[in-house]
Formats: sequence, structure tokens, C-alpha cells
Amino acid sequence: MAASKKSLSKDMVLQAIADAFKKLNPAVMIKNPVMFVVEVGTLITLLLSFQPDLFAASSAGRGYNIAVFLILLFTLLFANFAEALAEGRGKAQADTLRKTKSETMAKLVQKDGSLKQVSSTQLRKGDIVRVDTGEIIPTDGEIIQGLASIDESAITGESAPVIKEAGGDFSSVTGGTRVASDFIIVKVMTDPGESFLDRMISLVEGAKRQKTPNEIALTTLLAVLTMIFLVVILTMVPMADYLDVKLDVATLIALLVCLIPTTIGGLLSAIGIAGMDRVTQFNVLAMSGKAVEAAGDIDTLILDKTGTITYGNRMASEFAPVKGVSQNEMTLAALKASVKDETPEGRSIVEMATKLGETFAESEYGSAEPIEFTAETRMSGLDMPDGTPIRKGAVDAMKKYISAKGGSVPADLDEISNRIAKAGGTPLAVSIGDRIYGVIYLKDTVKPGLKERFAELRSMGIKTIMATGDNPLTAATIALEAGVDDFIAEAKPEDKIAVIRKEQQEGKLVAMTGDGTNDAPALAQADVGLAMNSGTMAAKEAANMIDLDSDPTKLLSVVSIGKQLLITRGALTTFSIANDIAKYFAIIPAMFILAMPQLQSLNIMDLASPQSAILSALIFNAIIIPLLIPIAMRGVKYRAMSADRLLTRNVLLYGIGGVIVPFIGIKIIDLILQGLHLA
Ligand SMILES: Nc1ncnc2c1ncn2[C@@H]1O[C@H](COP(=O)(O)OP(=O)(O)OP(=O)(O)O)[C@@H](O)[C@H]1O
Ligand SMILES: [K+]
Ligand SMILES: [Mg+2]
Repeated sequence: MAASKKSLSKDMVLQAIADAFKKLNPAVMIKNPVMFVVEVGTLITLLLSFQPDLFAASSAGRGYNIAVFLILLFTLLFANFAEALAEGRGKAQADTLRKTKSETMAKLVQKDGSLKQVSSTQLRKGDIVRVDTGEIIPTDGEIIQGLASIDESAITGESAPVIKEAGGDFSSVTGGTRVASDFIIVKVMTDPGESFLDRMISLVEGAKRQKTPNEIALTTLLAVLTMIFLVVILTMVPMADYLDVKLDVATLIALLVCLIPTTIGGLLSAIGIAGMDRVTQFNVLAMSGKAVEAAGDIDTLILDKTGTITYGNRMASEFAPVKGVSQNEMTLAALKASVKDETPEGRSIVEMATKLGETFAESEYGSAEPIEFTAETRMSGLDMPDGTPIRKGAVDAMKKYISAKGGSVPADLDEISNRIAKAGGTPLAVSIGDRIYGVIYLKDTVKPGLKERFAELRSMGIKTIMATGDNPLTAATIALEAGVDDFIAEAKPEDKIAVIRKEQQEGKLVAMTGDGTNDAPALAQADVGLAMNSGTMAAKEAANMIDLDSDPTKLLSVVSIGKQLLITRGALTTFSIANDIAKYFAIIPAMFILAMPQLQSLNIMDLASPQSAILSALIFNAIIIPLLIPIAMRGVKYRAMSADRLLTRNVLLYGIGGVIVPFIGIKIIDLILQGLHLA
């Protein structure tokens, strides 16, 4: 995406500082219970700064109260800053995209065929527009006529134009992109405000960001911990009273804030936003954080073949006749079967047959009934005015069709189609009436570099399965060439869903990548549905992620980011809670020494004074938040290792580290305060 690779600019940092103050609004703050408690504490210490004896006669001076107030205020600002900074990049990207979205003029095709200039905002679903060379496509739609090269750089950041054409899986165009050559007639598919660009803007901006189930569970846990510590602190008051120990309010608030999990509470939302943002930087649009997290736990990946594993521009490369049919007869039959087929495959057949010198006059077939290709029948063709059916399609489907008609299947049909399939091609049998003439060889190319990437997925424990409508032999060849673990062939849309359901029933999390309209139901069924941007609108709408680069192995990056997100959250939660335990040991002795100076032996950390101990712990509690922002934003490094080893490693690093770091940190801050004669 255009602005995605830009790193943090000075403007973004300044904006985040301003936003950190705006986010102090309690109505915003209440969504984060831990930080809301800190905010209440901040307000109370603000009052105490003016009136130290507000609640009871207190030994604490005004200076101490002001110090506590200021440290708490900074704790809040640091947490808000982390969130605002994480949001910043998305906002900058949204601004860039908004510029792309500026209103354009469109040429509306009216009923009588004439063109009328209208504003792009007036276009509605079902309208037909014409877009010529150099013009911006006014909104999302499907090409119903023509072929053009489209410059999609405004959305994908990729400068090489892509070819889009009517019929098939490459017919969708996106508003905001530009026709680089030729012209197209487009049927509008979205109403204003619902376009792909609109959705993209609200996504990168985080406008619709919802907490994921994992985040909600963690927020709840943190809120419960906060409540428990609040009760603990409140019960200390009557106990201290009973023992005739004076505890002042600012110290109690300081203790509470040190004990509740402010570190993770302050960084939690930044971690989630940054995770989504990292996905966007890989040119993948994720519709929800939930999808990104699910990607981190994927067990199985289902891939569609044509357009996902292969480039998907299946082109005719040979017309092979069966015994008893001449080459010319076969070529003509292929031409006849394809004159009404608007798919790219159909058009490539017409083109090649015409080049080979065959002709079929429009006067002969003009009034014929077209039989459109569907993924269900896996056949297409036409019924001639005299009733003669002409068909082509997947060989198994054609055999059934011809047998049902009472025709016979040529003896060498299998041999020919197997030769094509073994080479990785798609064989299409052609028939006129009840006679099969031969086989069309459709060629496609496997995208490069898949084998290595699938091997990486395997090392992460993810199984790859290719699902294709093609025959088993072609499927086996392509599966071997691409390096997938398994495949299913002759799959109809419902078969693709069935594989996903079967895996899900075994308790597995399933990802699906695809590009076609027939993949849409499966994309919706999968836990992670990654649609190729080159694909159809239906596929992109059903998916919860879209890869702008149309690279099926992109899932690998998304999986890593998802895992990283989960690990980062876990590591920082461990660190935060371990930290709080350490702070407890700094503050509790200080409190009692403050009340009973004869307990000096409790001062195991040898801190300058009880007040210095409390302030040092509180300062440490505040500055640990900005210190951890880089980890929250970049994520803990993910290494491909077993889940158990990873867990052990992180508990050691962030758990034990989390206990040790505060002792050192608090001691250093105490020494600095002493040096500054503040303690
Ligand atoms: N225009 C067409 N006319 C007749 N038959 C076709 C046409 N296009 C494809 N077929 C046949 O129908 C089968 C299914 O095609 P489809 O494009 O739906 O595949 P798919 O289910 O999307 O699987 P994949 O994309 O993984 O190959 C193809 O393998 C081919 O045999
Ligand atoms: K804390
Ligand atoms: Mg397909």
C-alpha cells in the first residue's frame, strides 16, 4: 500500500502526544478498567495536592502528594501515547487512501446506449459505466465488456498494470484504480460508502476495530485482578487503624497502582493494533484482529488451484483429435463449442482456432442458445437452432454426459487426456451431438517459489491441501510441482466446504486461499479466508483477509504475525504481573517503616527513605510502559520452534526477568532521586 512502508514520522509522534491528552477523557478511559482505576487515583491525588488533609490528618506533605499526582498522570499519558502511536500509521495510510478516493466524473451508459456525465457519488448498484484509457474507475464493479490493462498502484502500491477482462475470475475492478490502456464497460457492484476503498480506509484507520475474544478474556482477567487488589488495599485501612498505624491516602493509591497490572493494561490495545498494522504492511487487508489471531493458530491450509497456485490464465495450446477425426474437424469443433463462451479460457480457444484458419459464421450460430460454464456442471457450449448440442468440459463430466445421451466414449479419449493431465494441463473434451471429437489442452503456469514456502509452512506444522475442480491427474502433477501435502480433485464448491468442515470437526483451525466466485462459500466457512486481490468481488467479500499482491504464500507471513501477536501479548502479560510482585516488596516495607520507623530492618533494598522507595517504585511503574512500546509495536521475535519450548523460553525470559528488572530499576531510580536531593 502506498504509505505503508513509511516508518514513524515526527508528525505521527507529535500527533500521538496530542492524542495521549485527548484520551484522558474518562468516557474513553473506562473501556480500559486497569487504567481507569489509575485515573481515579490521579484525580484523588490532584485534590490531595491542594488539600493534603482532605480525608484525614496526614503526615504527607504537599510536595509528596504533588509528586505522586504527577507520576500517575504520566503513567496515564504513557499508556495513551502507546495506543495513539500504534493507531498513527493506520491514520496516515487512511489519509493517503482518502486522497485516492476523491470524487471523479463517470460516464453512465443510459438505456438508449448514450453516455451521460455524472459524479461518481451518484452511481448505484446495477448502473453501467464506460471507462476509457487514462480515466479513473469511479467505483467497484465487474467488467461486462472489454479487456483492459489496469493500473492498481493507488491501492496495491504495485506499479505493473494488471489485465482485467469480462467473464471468469479476473473481471472485478476497484474504484480508484486507473485504466492504463483500452476501454471497458463496467457494471457497478456497490452503493456509495460501501466500496472496497471505503472499507479499506475504515480498516487501516481502525474505525471498526473490535476487541478479539482473546483480548476480551485478558481484559476481563486484568479487571478482576484490579478489583482484588482494590479490595486488599481497602481492607488495609481498618487493619492499620486497629494497629494504630497511620497510612496516608497517596501512599495507598501508589501501592494500588503498583500492584495492578498497569504495564499490560497500558500496552494491550497497542499490541493488537500494531499486529493488524504489521499485516497491512505486508499488503494484506485483515477485516478483523480475530482473523489475524486465528492465523497464528492455523493447522491446515486449503488452496484453490487455478488463479491461486497457478497464475490462472489458462490458454488453449493444442486441439488433440481422437482416432477417426481429422485435425481440422477437431479444431472447428473446439471453435464451435467456444464461440459463446465468454470466459478467458473460451476466448483463448476461439483465438487459437481462428489463427489456425477455421471460421464459424455468426449467421450460423447467432440465434443459438448459449450454455454458460458453471463450476457445478463443469461444462459449457451452445444449442444450435436445429437443436444440435455442442459442448466442451471436464473429461469426466463429458463422459457422463455423452453416455447419458446414448453416445459412445472413444477408446483413445483417456489416453489423450491423461497425456495432457500428466503434463499439468487441463484437458477439455469437445462434443457435437453425441459424438466426442477430441480434447483441448489448456495450459497454465505454477507461480514460482511455492515449494520453499510450503516447506516452511510444513516446518511450522501446517498441512497444505490443494482443492481443484480439475481432474485427479492434472491435480497430482500440479500438487507435486507446487509441493503441497495433499490434494482433492474434481471438487465442486460444496466439496471445498466439506474438506474445511471435516478438518474443523477434527478440532483444527483452517485457512483457505482462493480467488474464484466458486471459492466464496469456502472462504466464508474457513477460520481464515484469504482472497486474492486479482479474484472476484464475491471471493473478496466472503473472505476475512485480502492479499493485494495475490500471492498464496502470503499466508505464511500472516501466520507468523498472528503467532507473534499472541506471543507478544503473553510475554508482556507475564512480565507485567512478575513486575508487580517485585514492586510489592519495595513498597510494603516502606509503608510500614513510614508508620513504625523501628522496622528499619525491613528495608532490604537499602532505599534512601520510605517515601523515596514508594516514589521510585511508582516512577519505575510509569516509565516501563514507554520502554516497552518498541516491543509492543514490533512484537516479540517469533522463531519457528515447538510451542512447548517457546513457552518455557518466554516464561523464563519474561517471568524471571520481570521479577529481577524492577529491583534493579527501582534501586537506580532511588539513587538518582538521592543524587538530585529529592529524597
Ligand atoms: N470455460 C469452460 N468451459 C468448459 N469447461 C470448463 C471451462 N472452464 C473450466 N472448465 C472445466 O471445469 C473445471 C472446473 O473449473 P473451475 O474453474 O471451476 O475450477 P475450480 O473449481 O475453481 O478449481 P481450480 O480453480 O482450483 O482449478 C475445470 O477443471 C475444467 O475441466
Ligand atoms: K502496576
Ligand atoms: Mg478457481
